Amino acid sequence: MAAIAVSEITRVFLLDIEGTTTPITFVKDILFPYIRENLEEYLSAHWEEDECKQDVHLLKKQAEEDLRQNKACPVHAVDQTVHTDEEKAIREVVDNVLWQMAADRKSTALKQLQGHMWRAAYMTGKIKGEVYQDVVPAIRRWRHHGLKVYIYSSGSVEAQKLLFGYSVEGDLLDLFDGHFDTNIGAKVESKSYENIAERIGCQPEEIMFLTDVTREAKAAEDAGVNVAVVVRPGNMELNEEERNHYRIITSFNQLELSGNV
Ligand SMILES: CSCCC(=O)C(=O)COP(=O)(O)O
Ligand SMILES: [Mg+2]
Repeated sequence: MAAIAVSEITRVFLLDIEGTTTPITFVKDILFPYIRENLEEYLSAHWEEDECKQDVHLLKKQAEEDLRQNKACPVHAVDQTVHTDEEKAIREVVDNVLWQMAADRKSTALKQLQGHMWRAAYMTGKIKGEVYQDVVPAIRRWRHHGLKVYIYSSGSVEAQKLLFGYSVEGDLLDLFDGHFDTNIGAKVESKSYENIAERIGCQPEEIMFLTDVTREAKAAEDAGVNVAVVVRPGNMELNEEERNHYRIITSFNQLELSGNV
């Protein structure tokens, strides 16, 4: 397990979740099936509540945007106001959400609804957030050295806080200085990393971003952020060019600090 030197100017670790702190299988085999299995019942139970109305409104806006961009989705779907038949309207939202999930879309609208649905599952102990065993000790070490640690995930900030707040290792929220989701911008866009640096109050070069997705790594790199690509069991395979280009780790323990902060 080769050590990777973390640049001396690094002040901040920015961490992806799925495939980096947390197994992809937790998201694909536990979180996402929970949504598919409970979606219709959840919408029926909460349809008249403000939070649910806002979620449906956001989905409708996203569907309109998809229509403008000619994406082949069930877009006629999610207008709460034009349907008198509530069951039909709910069915159409279900179709839209399932379509987005089948395409593994990271839209803010989808992620917001998912976060709200997972809340009850975490709070009742039905679901506990999984975290790789090297993650918590490494973050504690970094914090001990005075580094700041932030999360940047496509999952909504609320969903992130649930995952770490109700984790298999207990409440881990104290480990983080803050959370970012796609409200700051998409993870595959360079500008998002500039926005994050500005929000934290540091230079992009002072951030080290850990992710399993090379499109995200490239966007961060283009913004001047340091990156390492995380290879975990079940993550997407890297091609030869990616393996040659990126610093690669299989565990956070490989990251070696020297003289940081
Ligand atoms: C943190 S909530 C569950 C994960 C999720 O919905 C997701 O899209 C994960 O994306 P990431 O950016 O963490 O790879
Ligand atoms: Mg990821």
